[in-house]
Amino acid sequence: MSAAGCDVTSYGAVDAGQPALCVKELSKRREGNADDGEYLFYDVGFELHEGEVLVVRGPSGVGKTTLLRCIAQLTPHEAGICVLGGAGGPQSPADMGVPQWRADVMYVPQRPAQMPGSPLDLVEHVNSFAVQRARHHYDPIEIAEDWGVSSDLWDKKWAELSGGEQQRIALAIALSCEPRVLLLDEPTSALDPQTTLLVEEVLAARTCIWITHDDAQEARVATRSLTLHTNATHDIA
Ligand SMILES: Nc1ncnc2c1ncn2[C@@H]1O[C@H](COP(=O)(O)OP(=O)(O)OP(=O)(O)O)[C@@H](O)[C@H]1O
Repeated sequence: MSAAGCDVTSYGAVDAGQPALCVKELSKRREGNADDGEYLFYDVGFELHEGEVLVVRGPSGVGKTTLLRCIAQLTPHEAGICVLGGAGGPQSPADMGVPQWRADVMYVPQRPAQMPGSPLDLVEHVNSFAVQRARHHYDPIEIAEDWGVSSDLWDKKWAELSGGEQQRIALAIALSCEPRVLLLDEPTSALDPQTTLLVEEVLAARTCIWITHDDAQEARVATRSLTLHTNATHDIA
């Protein structure tokens, strides 16, 4: 089933307003495999409540990024549904439309793609989307300044910024859009330990799914953990 084909009525366990995000029976085959091909992950399911941080662990190549991209509706999956809770009742990507879903459940890549232009160009581009025009935005420059990023960097080309500057700026832009759930792909991998703690302080108050390879970071931020294994099984604790 494609993400757009998720049937919210089949997910009877979701109560209006709670939990923030439900993922049920999400399955994805390895790229290029036919329908009977090997699974990357199978039957992944969890509920994420407001303010929870679900840390995703697992060896390189096991499918962590792909899982987040499936939840964000950036990569199609074979089966399963994702549903957001809220005052208006549970809503699937099909109910709210994929652009709105991606604004509410925002994937932040480990490194921003090498885009032409500057971070300010990206802010302008994001703000031009119809779904973003209707939302309240915080100032991403202020958010990043708290993490030691000078405002002078925002009109430089992405390619002229260090990995850590790119990472903090991309995170600040995502946070400024106030998504309901953040999908974070190793968000501090390019940062020094002190800056990592500053970023964790801000992010850990959010509803997040957070990929990390760092045991100490998991201990600091996780309220729950999902471990993917190479045989497509998983544990959730
Ligand atoms: N759209 C896709 N569909 C199916 N498989 C994919 C897709 N994109 C990537 N893959 C494959 O899925 C596997 C897992 O990749 P992924 O990037 O999700 O792993 P990861 O656990 O995040 O790895 P790392 O820790 O190294 O970042 C890789 O073999 C990759 O080639």
